[in-house]
Amino acid sequence: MNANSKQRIVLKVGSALIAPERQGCSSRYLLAIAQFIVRCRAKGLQVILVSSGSIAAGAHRFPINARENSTSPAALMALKKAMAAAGQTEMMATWDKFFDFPTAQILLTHADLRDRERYLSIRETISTLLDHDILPIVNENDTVTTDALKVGDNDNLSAMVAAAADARSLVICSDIDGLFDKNPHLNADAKLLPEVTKIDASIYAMAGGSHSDVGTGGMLTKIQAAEKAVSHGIDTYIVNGFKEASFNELLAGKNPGTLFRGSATPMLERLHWFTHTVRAQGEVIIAAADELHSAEDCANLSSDEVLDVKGNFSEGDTILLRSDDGTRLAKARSNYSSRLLKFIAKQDDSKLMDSFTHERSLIAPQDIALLSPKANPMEETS
Ligand SMILES: Nc1ncnc2c1ncn2[C@@H]1O[C@H](COP(=O)(O)OP(=O)(O)O)[C@@H](O)[C@H]1O
Ligand SMILES: N[C@@H](CCC(=O)OP(=O)(O)O)C(=O)O
Repeated sequence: MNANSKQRIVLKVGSALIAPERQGCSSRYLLAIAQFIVRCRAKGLQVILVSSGSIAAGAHRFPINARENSTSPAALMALKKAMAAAGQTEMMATWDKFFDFPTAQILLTHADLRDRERYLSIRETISTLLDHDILPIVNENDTVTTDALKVGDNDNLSAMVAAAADARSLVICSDIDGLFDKNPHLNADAKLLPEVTKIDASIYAMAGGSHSDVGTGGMLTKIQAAEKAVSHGIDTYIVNGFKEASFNELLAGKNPGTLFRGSATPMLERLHWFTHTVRAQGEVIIAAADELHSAEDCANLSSDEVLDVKGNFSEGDTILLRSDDGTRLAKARSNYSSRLLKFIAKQDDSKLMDSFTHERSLIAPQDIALLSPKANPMEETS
């Protein structure tokens, strides 16, 4: 990492580092991380911290039998939300006491990030805090989220925040040295990958889930995060946050774990946000998919090319365009609701339909992202 007054770094810290025993927050690992933050700032870097751990930190406020009695997924979710509310203040207070500069809490949901107006507002707030030397500490607002509203894991959240902040680097501090070619907790011969130059299906195939009871997502969500970040030109590291040496090496410009190098040709800001932060609410299956080569082809989609419409969405919602063999083609905004599109798709009279859609194209032209075939197995409509 090079020191440059305008460069920004996002540091993501996993739950196992914050509350290793689920007995409240511990400074055991946080001291080295806090020193790293201080030293980065001394070098002129602007630091944003994405901190997990509110649920792990809040767990000890609830008796063991509250967890044991929460047998249904809904009851467990309600308990976790309460733990997050109790643990968030403890976590913020713990971070705060390491620093002699102010910190600021930012709690986000996916609903905030996918809304363009709110997203731009978040960008502005982060910049204003950094310009005043305040350390933003970001977490998902677990207390208010539902499945439809949440990002779901702080690896992906940290990549969205890094993109929003135009960061140069993203450092994901985990409980393991980096990405191995297979899960090292299950395979003694697993090997560490020092650098990943291309994130494809073979890289996703290496990733297993979390083995700890405090982590969320395991390596899968870290690779998803890296994919988001590198396409924004952000160098992404997965490092072992248990080891103080990881931070010394980063400060010395070395790679202590796995590096995913940021793309030399980053996507434009709005296109990146639309591709990697906004999610699709439905799908439209189209014919003649091989003729779809550009955003303009998508914008000119005609009614007789629509074969099927899946899910319920409203006018202006984001949809995934797929070919009839299931290949992902593009993400786009629909100018029509799913109901109306279904009606259009069923009509045989294409002339009538073309006159119907003449005034307003099926696809809104300003937000169209062509997609590569699916590498990420978890990427679905949501
Ligand atoms: N290929 C892999 N390489 C490294 N770790 C892996 C791999 N597959 C699965 N894992 C698991 O991912 C864990 C790290 O993710 P997670 O438990 O979610 O931690 P965090 O709280 O840091 O996000 C590792 O400890 C390991 O158990
Ligand atoms: N937002 C949650 C953490 C979610 C999460 O991704 O956790 P982790 O895998 O430990 O980074 C919390 O504060 O407990």
